[in-house]
Amino acid sequence: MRLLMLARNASLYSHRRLVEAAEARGHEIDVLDTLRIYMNITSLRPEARHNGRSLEGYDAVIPRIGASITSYGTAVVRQFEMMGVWSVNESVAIGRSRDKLRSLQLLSRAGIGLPVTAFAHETRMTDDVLDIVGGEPVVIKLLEGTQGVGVVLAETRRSAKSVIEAFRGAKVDILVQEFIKEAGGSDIRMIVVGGKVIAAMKRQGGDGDFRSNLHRGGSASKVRITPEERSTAIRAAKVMGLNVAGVDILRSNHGPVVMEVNSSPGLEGIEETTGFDVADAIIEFVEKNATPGKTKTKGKG
Ligand SMILES: Nc1ncnc2c1ncn2[C@@H]1O[C@H](COP(=O)(O)OP(=O)(O)OP(=O)(O)O)[C@@H](O)[C@H]1O
Ligand SMILES: [Mg+2]
Ligand SMILES: [Mg+2]
Repeated sequence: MRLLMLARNASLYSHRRLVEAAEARGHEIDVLDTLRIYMNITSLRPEARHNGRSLEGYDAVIPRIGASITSYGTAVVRQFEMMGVWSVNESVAIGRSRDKLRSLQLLSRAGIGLPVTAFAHETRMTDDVLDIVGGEPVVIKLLEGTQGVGVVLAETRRSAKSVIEAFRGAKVDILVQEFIKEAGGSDIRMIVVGGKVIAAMKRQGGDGDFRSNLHRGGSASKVRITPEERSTAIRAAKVMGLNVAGVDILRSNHGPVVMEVNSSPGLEGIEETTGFDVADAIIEFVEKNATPGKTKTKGKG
């Protein structure tokens, strides 16, 4: 097959591994910088171009769209969908998963376990917002934070209020969440491919940090997941409409709760920790499922 990976940086571990896996399976794969692709959206014959050349003849697209280019990146994926090219994750699903509020609403609607969460645009009713989630301690998150930056634990009402006010002063919406203390500063990342959990790891925050992000000095280890955790991850990926997803959960007293669902999960930590060839599983899924025009939304989203 002829595959196209959309990625800003071809030399990242995850991207190198996907190229290796595709080539090992006998496919041709190009990696193009998403931002260097431009599109003709005026004609009835949609076209995507790169360096003066029309991007035709691909059997599948593998989007690896970074959070900072979600809007342009999903437009590029949508263009390929309009051209009838199958994408491992569709533009609508990627967009959905990037919006934290939308994701949480969709997951809650499907009855999936979540930390009790409130969100607000302004600070007038902060006491009520804090009461909704059961009062302190609470976790306060910036909606557009990544890698643990903009995730704060507030132990008292006074500190919760000052964090919320500071965030508001910066003109950003905030999300307030019940603190899952019993998770003990760890979370579980499960990789779902085609409706199956293929790998899982436990991440533990470094040095008493309640945040388990590996970028913040956390460490990872193998973990056995429960059937309930497995089905939670599978259902979460399905609700988001993602064929490939990294689902993060916390082990709470009331069962697994989903924190987020990522559409371009990193492969380095999970492959190193589990020894499982995640890249190969993704390419195998592409191989079995890429069919021209077989996209759910056909670029209509
Ligand atoms: N409600 C909570 N209770 C306990 N720990 C939490 C809670 N929310 C987040 N954490 C911890 O903080 C870490 C970072 O939070 P989260 O994943 O929501 O933000 P982020 O990592 O900055 O976002 P992204 O993963 O999109 O980059 C989590 O991995 C988890 O360990
Ligand atoms: Mg996270
Ligand atoms: Mg995320």
